[in-house]
Amino acid sequence: MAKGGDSTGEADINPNYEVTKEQRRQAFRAMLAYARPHRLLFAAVFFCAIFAISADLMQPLLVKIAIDENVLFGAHGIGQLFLLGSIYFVLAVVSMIFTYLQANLLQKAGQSIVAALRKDLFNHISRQSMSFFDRHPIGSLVTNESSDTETINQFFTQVLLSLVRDGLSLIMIIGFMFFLDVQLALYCMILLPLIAIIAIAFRTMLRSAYQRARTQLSRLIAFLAENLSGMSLIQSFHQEKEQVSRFSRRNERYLKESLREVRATVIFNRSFDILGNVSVAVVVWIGGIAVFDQQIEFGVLYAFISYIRQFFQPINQITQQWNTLQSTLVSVDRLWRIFSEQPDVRDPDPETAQRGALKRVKGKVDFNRIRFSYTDKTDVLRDLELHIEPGEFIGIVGTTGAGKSSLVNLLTRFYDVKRGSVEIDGMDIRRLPQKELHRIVGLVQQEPYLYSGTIIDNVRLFDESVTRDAVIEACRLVGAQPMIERLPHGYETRLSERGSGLSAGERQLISFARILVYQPKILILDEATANLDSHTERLIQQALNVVAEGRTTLVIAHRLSTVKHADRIIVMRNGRIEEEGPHEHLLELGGYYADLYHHAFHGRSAYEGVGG
Ligand SMILES: Nc1ncnc2c1ncn2[C@@H]1O[C@H](COP(=O)(O)OP(=O)(O)OP(=O)(O)O)[C@@H](O)[C@H]1O
Repeated sequence: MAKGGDSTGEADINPNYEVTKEQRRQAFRAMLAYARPHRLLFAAVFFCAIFAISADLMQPLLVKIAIDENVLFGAHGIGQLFLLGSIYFVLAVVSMIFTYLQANLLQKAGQSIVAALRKDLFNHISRQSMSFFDRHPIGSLVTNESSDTETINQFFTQVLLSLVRDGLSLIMIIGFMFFLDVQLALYCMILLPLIAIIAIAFRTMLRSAYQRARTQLSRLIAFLAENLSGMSLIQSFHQEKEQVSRFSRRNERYLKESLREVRATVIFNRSFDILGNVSVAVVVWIGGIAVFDQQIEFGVLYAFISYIRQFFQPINQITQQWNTLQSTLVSVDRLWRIFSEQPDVRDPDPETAQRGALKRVKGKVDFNRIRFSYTDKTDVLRDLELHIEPGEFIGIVGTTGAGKSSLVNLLTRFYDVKRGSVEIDGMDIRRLPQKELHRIVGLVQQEPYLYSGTIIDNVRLFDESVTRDAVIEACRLVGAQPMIERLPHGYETRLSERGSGLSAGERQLISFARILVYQPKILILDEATANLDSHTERLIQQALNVVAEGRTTLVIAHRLSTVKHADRIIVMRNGRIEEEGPHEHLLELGGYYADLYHHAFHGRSAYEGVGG
């Protein structure tokens, strides 16, 4: 059986792996392609931002007019002051409305982009071959689907917004300053190099603090994902304390790095505040002298002070997006790596594909001198030759790691052979569309996977075209009906994730019913290794006889009793077929199978040396 998903995932989700500039550019381009369908929305956001900012920035100008033309000289009287006040109020309302619209439209665009991205990613992952899941631990794929896509949402809703809104504000503030007084504006521009120096100095610090925190978070998530799925094992070995302390260590490392990151951000922000206050003081000083010398009006000084205060806000906002931009780069890289993976097992070219096999297939199976390995290093199956007639019942036995699951995995094309071929009715399975192949070959896994949903949903795998009656009939035939009727809501009982409310035997019965619903011509059964009580074992055996009827059946047996009556038993050892034949014949041979059999039935467990 495939043994993927057991690494910690740290290597995979560590954001520090190398990515070339060209790869990053391609990845970014691919991501921006998701924004293209929403360009009208982005254009609307842009205009809303212009209106909102203009309304905001006009307010100090109004106050300047009020001070210079009314308050100081008493000209135009109360009437104009009232008018200016009203315009001020209208501008505030306009700014609020456009800011609201801008935020809404942007969220709509961002969320739509991410919804599309998530869907494509899920679709892409579901099309991958099993080797993909060997390489990518589940924890890291969950991170890809959830937080990486969310980070990209933040890129569109925060980083892009900030670049547009704050960039525009900055340009407009500078414009207004020069409009009011060129000399004072030039003095203020001296600040720009200072700001640049602070930003560059902190950039490196923030980036490394950010990356360290993110690496620790990824490790924490991977650890959590792995432990939650293996909780029963942890509890049965009483490893809770050890795992809690390992978790605490990771948690503390993450806490430490996050605090460091927060400290760096706070220092950075406060430096900007200090710079802002010093600038105000300088403007008051230089501007105050200019007012005394009557070179500028007092209102101009007031407006300048307002603008210089506002000047730092957008700069601060833009630089604060640095972290989000960093995480976007990491997320884009990771998503791009996943998107650029192609399934190892692919469908045949439409011209060479064998179609329509489903209707006429009889169920003959040939493994022709196959060689197979998961990694290129060691062969798991070597020059294996096996020919199975339609309707034959084949038992596969052998020690653990002998290659039994690997052999049947080749028939479902979870993996492809490295050499030789697997044929069904004389057709190389690589020439069959996978959709058709999976209707021809049905699989009941060692631990049948059940989804959260009703019993009905689980038998028909959410396929509405299969009627409720067909599901009930299938359950009746495999003998699952009494067990289902005992459940609180019968066929409508909702199973929890992985069917944890059912016993191993009950889960197997449900997966047998699936087989009857889908009627594959070839059936593979990886027998559960769990100890079943004799009643359940009998139920399973009867159900197996029902589903095997009229099908070519391959059963990986961990209990020799399951395959004692098989037409032929294949005994595997070290990736090869050691012996084959019916039970009696193999016993007479007095070889490896006979040894296994005697071990199993003379005081020792039937599993030992036989399969699990
Ligand atoms: N996904 C995988 N990646 C790498 N090696 C694997 C993978 N799955 C199995 N192997 C290796 O291939 C060999 C054959 O494994 P396989 O699962 O086919 O044996 P098996 O006879 O079915 O054993 P068991 O009865 O324990 O399930 C073993 O050495 C195993 O470690």
